[in-house]
Amino acid sequence: MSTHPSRALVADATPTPLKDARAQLAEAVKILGYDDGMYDMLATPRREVTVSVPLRRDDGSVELLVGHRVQHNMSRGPSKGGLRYSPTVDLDEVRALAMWMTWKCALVDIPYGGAKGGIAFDPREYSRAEIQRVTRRYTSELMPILGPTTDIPAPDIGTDSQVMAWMMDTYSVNKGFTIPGVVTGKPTQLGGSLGRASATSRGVVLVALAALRHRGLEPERTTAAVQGFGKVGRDAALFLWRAGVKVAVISDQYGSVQNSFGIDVPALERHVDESGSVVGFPGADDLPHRDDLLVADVDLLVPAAVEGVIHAGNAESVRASIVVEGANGPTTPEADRILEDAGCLVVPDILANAGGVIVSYFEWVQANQAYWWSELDVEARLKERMDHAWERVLSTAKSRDVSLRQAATVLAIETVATAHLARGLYP
Ligand SMILES: NC(=O)C1=CN([C@@H]2O[C@H](COP(=O)(O)OP(=O)(O)OC[C@H]3O[C@@H](n4cnc5c(N)ncnc54)[C@H](OP(=O)(O)O)[C@@H]3O)[C@@H](O)[C@H]2O)C=CC1
Ligand SMILES: O=C(O)CCC(=O)C(=O)O
Repeated sequence: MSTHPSRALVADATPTPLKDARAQLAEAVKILGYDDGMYDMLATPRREVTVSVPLRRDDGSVELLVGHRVQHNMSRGPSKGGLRYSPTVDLDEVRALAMWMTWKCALVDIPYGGAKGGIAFDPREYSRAEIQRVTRRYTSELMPILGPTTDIPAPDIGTDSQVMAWMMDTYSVNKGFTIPGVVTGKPTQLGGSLGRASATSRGVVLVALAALRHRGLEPERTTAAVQGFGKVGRDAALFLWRAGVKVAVISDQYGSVQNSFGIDVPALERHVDESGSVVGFPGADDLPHRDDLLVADVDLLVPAAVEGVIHAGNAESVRASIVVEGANGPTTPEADRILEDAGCLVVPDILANAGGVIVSYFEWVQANQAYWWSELDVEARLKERMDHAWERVLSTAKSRDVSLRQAATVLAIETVATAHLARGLYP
């Protein structure tokens, strides 16, 4: 038995996003009958860059931040994936997120590999000017590996369209001309796509409604809990509310609020815009503990915050019969098994939250052609791809008698492996 480091990680029991990602890969490689060499190749990023990001703070002091960019795979096209600003960022987390990007792009058949980036700091503790300086320095450090045909960042936790605008500007100024295709999720004035800001949430809710139909549940008779009220969770809650679902529990980093008759989501949005948190919303009760949301008595649970929140220690207490993963990696492999045994349908991240990268792809296509689509066009094309991906994963799960996650991962990995074989990289 080879002692390749990627396999040693799977053997160690403490969950981390990278171990979870590699365990999912190992399971899919086994189902597909691929050998250890293929596993090692797919478990290992093609390129990783760690950079120092010195920051002059507004008070004149200097602080040294650390950033990463991991390009997991480029067999099907340029690597693609978000940029995260969060204190939890480390190289292993970025590696896991980059691998999931490869599978996601392959599953929904967009011509990209996977990448992810991150800087370990909490942007809420820094001024806008400081965040701009961090972003520009990070982009300058990564100039040699970024580009519209090589690696294309987008927003993730703690970043937004403004951060993308600074990245695009820094990259373009260095190259000497404007290159909108180097990032996606930009402001529309700079070539961002209509519909990108809400695309991930729109995709999450399209598959959530498909999953409800699959289980014979009508939206108007369904209750939901949404974890996270950021770029993904907020619009996911809003679109569920618009579809008639009673969104009974919503959380952010500071706590959870509950109203069993259904939260008025637009009113909660106004409260968050004024106060900065869902906590203290007059139209709901604050729950004693933030993570009570995960075990709330609802039909549908949408984790849309961070990794590893549904784990071996709480999965048995999850009462939802459908989990739709808005976040990347919210469910550990142990929790997956517990939920499956309990009859809970888990719609995996690489399918459920693919709407964001699908519309990023549309944005890149529009930027490259310098021709802009209407919002209706973007939404119709997004729906077509999400519906198709859902049907394909569902029918593969049935024909192979596996979970939706296994089906999605198998389909994605087969697509990536086939690309490698066709290129002759792995004869
Ligand atoms: N943005 C995108 O297009 C895509 C994002 N994703 C994934 O979706 C997830 C969310 O990303 P995004 O919405 O962009 O990030 P944001 O930074 O916009 O929002 C994150 C949200 O999660 C909340 N949060 C953080 N930790 C917890 C916790 N432990 N419990 C409850 N809430 C928590 C934050 O609270 P607070 O508001 O208090 O800070 C915030 O509301 C990530 O896993 C990301 O990788 C996946 C595909 C695309
Ligand atoms: O839009 C993109 O390119 C990537 C979004 C992202 O980071 C993700 O899907 O996890």
